[in-house]
Amino acid sequence: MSIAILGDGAIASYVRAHLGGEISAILTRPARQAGLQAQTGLTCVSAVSDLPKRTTLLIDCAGHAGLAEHGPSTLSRGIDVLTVSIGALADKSLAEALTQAAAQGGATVHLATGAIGALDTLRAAKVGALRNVTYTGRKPPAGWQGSPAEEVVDLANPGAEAVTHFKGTAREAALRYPKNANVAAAVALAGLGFDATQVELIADPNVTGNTHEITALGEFGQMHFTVTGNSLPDNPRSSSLAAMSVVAALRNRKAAIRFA
Ligand SMILES: NC(=O)C1=CN([C@@H]2O[C@H](COP(=O)(O)OP(=O)(O)OC[C@H]3O[C@@H](n4cnc5c(N)ncnc54)[C@H](OP(=O)(O)O)[C@@H]3O)[C@@H](O)[C@H]2O)C=CC1
Ligand SMILES: O=C([O-])CC(=O)C(=O)O
Repeated sequence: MSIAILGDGAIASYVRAHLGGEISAILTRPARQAGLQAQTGLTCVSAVSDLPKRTTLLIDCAGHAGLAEHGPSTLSRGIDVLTVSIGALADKSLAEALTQAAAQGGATVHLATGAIGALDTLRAAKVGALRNVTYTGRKPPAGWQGSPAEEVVDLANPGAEAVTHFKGTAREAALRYPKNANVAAAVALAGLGFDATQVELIADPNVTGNTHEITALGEFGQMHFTVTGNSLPDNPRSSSLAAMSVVAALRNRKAAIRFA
């Protein structure tokens, strides 16, 4: 299996550092290709068609725009995609394009569990009647920089109180907060779907970590899950667990005995 990675930001850097020699190529923007190749010694390309011929997996750590730009052409070439950009699937036309390209190439889109957990519980609970799923995301103000939270909260001078800056469905959250609500999308896809999953997003000056909370109720019983993640040093928006989940997914793919 030869692996390429899309993106060179906080998550991609962590993944490369922890997968050592397993990554053989980087898909990046044309302007960054030469510099990144000199810096990393890896094959750096800016088009899927230029990836090494033996590539079987592309790890997408580039966000929604990166997945939209490169996902369909990767899949139609028969290359699997492992993505953290799960919220991009809230865009129905992109989800359809990825589905068609995957069918054409005989490839699969694998969703990394990302910065949240308990998705296995939701997926199993969905087999029985699942009645109610809510997700609440709470980050320090700096974790919402560059998002629509800026229209509601002065993130540089947030005051003392936590502020809810979004309430709505997982689809709206994923589309409006492409860098912050991928976990909401993951909860939706594991459980009740984008339009029936309720989401609340909060900027809270009293917390230091990124807290993701799920409540669910159904025939299975009830669930309450919380994780407070440390952000990556290079990006206060992104939890280190998101990058760790990519490394874990790769390890799982290679294991003889693994979680389904
Ligand atoms: N599932 C989950 O739980 C989580 C998912 N995420 C998702 O992961 C994404 C990446 O996070 P993070 O690494 O922290 O973000 P960064 O901003 O640190 O890195 C993003 C990287 O992707 C590159 N990139 C963006 N668009 C393209 C493109 N079209 N082609 C090639 N490269 C591209 C950027 O390049 P450049 O600098 O040139 O723009 C940059 O190298 C987030 O935007 C978010 O959508 C994040 C956290 C958790
Ligand atoms: O990393 C996190 O804590 C969550 C995040 O940004 C996302 O879901 O996009």
